[in-house]
Amino acid sequence: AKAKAKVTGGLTLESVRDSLIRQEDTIVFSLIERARFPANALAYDPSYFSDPGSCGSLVDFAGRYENPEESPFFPDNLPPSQVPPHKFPRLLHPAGRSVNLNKIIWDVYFNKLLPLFVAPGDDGNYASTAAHDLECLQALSRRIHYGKLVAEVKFRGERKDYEPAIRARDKKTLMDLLTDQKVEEAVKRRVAKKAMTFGQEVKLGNDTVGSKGKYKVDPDIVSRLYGEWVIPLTKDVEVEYLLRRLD
Ligand SMILES: C=C(O[C@@H]1C=C(C(=O)O)C=C[C@H]1O)C(=O)O
Repeated sequence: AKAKAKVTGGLTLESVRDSLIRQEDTIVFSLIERARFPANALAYDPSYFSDPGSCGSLVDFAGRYENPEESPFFPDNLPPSQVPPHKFPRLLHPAGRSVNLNKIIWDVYFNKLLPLFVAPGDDGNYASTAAHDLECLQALSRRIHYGKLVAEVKFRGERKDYEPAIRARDKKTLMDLLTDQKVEEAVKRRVAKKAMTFGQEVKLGNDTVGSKGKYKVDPDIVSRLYGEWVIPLTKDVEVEYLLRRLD
């Protein structure tokens, strides 16, 4: 697929990608913050945090009122918004706005990602652990659902190519059209570099001994999280959005 920065209602593929690049900082920092704590499996154990009148584990409970504005993890229990709506959703096609992969993101985060970047063990710090998990989840969710905006820009720029594939419900062709392998490779390399930069021990003077190769979160793991889950899920959001684009 072409990666031309066509102007579409003031939006360009370039400006959307700039936002994704900036969001990498938030994601890498949130992973670093969570990695300060070990696995703390009890934080996710519903029987350990049984509270009469509530159900679910600490993260389920916390997630119920610490809702992200963008794509809620618990859409049925949303408190009223305290802030005026962000202008981002108005750029989207109405039928595609509701695409929400948070159930999958939630499962992938706890079952696949988390075990890769936290140490095993338990330090009892369950409330902080759950709070940092939610920060990671919200940052990841925002990034992945940004795929809607990416898809909208691509659709407007290459409508002739996308329309037949959307009408044919042809996910494979849509996936091929929206995929840009070179950009994906650059993303994976850049997040690894950010993990090295943000996650290094910063020392004063010329005391550099022992800091080499020791990062707060493993750069290769961060790259892998992106390559295996974050990017594929972003593309799933793009495809789901496009399938609704002509509704
Ligand atoms: C988000 C985009 O669409 C796809 C997904 C990418 C990603 O998740 O980083 C990168 C390139 C594309 O394959 C994009 O083109 O920028």
